[in-house]
Amino acid sequence: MKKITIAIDGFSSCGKSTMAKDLAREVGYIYVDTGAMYRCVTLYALHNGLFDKDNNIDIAELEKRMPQIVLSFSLNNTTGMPEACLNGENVELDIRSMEVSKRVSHIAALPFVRRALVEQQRRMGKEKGIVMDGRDIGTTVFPDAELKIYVTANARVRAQRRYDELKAKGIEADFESILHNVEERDYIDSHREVSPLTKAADAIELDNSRMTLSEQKQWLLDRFHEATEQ
Ligand SMILES: Nc1ncnc2c1ncn2[C@@H]1O[C@H](COP(=O)(O)OP(=O)(O)O)[C@@H](O)[C@H]1O
Ligand SMILES: Nc1ccn([C@@H]2O[C@H](COP(=O)(O)OP(=O)(O)O)[C@@H](O)[C@H]2O)c(=O)n1
Repeated sequence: MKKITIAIDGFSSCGKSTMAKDLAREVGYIYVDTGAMYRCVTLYALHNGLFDKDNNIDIAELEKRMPQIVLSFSLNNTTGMPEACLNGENVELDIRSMEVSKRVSHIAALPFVRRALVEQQRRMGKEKGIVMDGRDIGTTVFPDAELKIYVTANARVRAQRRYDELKAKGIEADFESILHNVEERDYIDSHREVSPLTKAADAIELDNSRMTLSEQKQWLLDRFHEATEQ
């Protein structure tokens, strides 16, 4: 069967990566979490003192250092899922912290950061057979993707899902701060100048507020079969 490119975009914490991972596993495609890449650059900036005490970014220094920021994914043999590495170090857990979540949308709005990461993402998807999730995959990274999904869900539902996830991982979490962060990121991501989050004209929209994990998995699998049978 011919391999296609699948782009899954949408708001923060609505289940994009869960759906993308489930589908990739089911159909034997590569899965790429592009949010993890923006989170890694943010973690690098945090670890290297590129934010001042008011959270302003040293943009000139970050731009100079971009070529030194090497992002990769390594396979977790237990889960079978790729985990984010920053300059060779596995940072999968660190990049999910609120410290990173609070700053990532500001980093992701910088044009030189987007240019560098989009280039890497296009390289990763060159052979097709890929499920990539993010904010600009169907609009900018792969505008010709054969299957594009745009996911939404009620903000409180999304914040609750993220809260439950952080708790389960043993990461300190507070529902109101998560809700605030989810809404703030949605706003910044949808209003930035370069590749703002928006539904591609040919994307299929899914509101999964009231869907179970298995219902949304099946829904996506059905869309995949429709797209590959054409
Ligand atoms: N339909 C659903 N019902 C309940 N929880 C869900 C559903 N979809 C995803 N989740 C959970 O919500 C959290 C956020 O999902 P995730 O896939 O990381 O979102 P995104 O990639 O959009 O940020 C995860 O803990 C995931 O297990
Ligand atoms: N393709 C992408 C993916 C993420 N991002 C940025 O990276 C942030 C983190 O993405 P994410 O997918 O990990 O976010 P969650 O919804 O999983 O919390 C987003 O809020 C965006 O600011 C982006 O700008 N473009």
